[in-house]
Amino acid sequence: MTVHAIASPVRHAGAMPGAALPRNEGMALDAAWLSGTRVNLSAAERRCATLPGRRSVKKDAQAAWLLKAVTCIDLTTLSGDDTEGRVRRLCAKARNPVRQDLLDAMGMGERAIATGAVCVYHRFVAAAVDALKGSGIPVAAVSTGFPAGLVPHDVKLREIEASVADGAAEIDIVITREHVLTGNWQALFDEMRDFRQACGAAHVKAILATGDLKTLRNVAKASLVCMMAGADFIKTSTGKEGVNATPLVTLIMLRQIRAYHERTGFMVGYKPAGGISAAKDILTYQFLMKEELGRRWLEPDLFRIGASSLLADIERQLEHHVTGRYSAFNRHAAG
Ligand SMILES: O=C[C@H](O)COP(=O)(O)O
Repeated sequence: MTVHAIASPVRHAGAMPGAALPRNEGMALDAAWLSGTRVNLSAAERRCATLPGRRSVKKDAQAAWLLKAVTCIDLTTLSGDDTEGRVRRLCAKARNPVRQDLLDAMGMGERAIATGAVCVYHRFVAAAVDALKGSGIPVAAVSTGFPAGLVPHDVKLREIEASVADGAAEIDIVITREHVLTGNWQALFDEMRDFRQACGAAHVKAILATGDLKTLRNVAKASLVCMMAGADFIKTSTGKEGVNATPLVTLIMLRQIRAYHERTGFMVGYKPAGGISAAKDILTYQFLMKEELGRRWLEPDLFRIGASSLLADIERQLEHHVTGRYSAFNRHAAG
């Protein structure tokens, strides 16, 4: 069987290919745009309800989509009991996320497939950078008092700078939810601008923590403000909120990315994160990306998936695709 990658070629993971796309420079805060932002909830729900069955792909096509998803995973460990040893094992998995015999069987043995990034707390950035040396796989650091984001502003900036100094190429910041809940868009814009500046050349992903924002209208406005302030990516969740990534919230955020692109010409990336652990679920997100934003947004410089356990299920599905059998989860220990 031969799987034709839906991307050609499958990009070896590496720093965001900034050369290909101009970075989002942001714009002035546009209050009129924000106040005119509305969400049609029933239309959005209807749109999402059509997704699961309608566009299911099977067999070789499904394997190709799943392999593509692997290259977009920010392989993550964000636990209180993380250790350097765990992070180094995760980095080894990021270099070789799919077993070679499975890739060979799919005719993909020659492709250099790796995950999009490895995502860790600041403490482990230096170890991850060391473990990934020579691979081109970037290290992403969660920052700014992740997950609650309630440490002092200057401490947040120092945390960003420390992770960049240790070699993080991507910084996943958390916004101050209170700014959204009180409608203080100027404060959200200002903090996001500061975060972007502290990141320097490192790309910044703005985690909205959508499960904390109460309304989809707030999600839409927070998405716009973060993009206006220069976010390279907008990301749903920390993985620690009561509700994390969902197709509905994804639809709302993608529509803002589309509107921002139409207005400014900048292409901002999207990262669903938290609770995404089943291969079939990631197909839904990929279809949404393609249908709402277009084919270009399926590449790792514009699409990342924040997940700690998705890779194990993708590998399991690929094994089933190749052998016709499912293996136990404990055969795919990492990721
Ligand atoms: O950003 C990534 C998330 O924290 C991962 O969440 P998860 O452990 O539910 O996959």
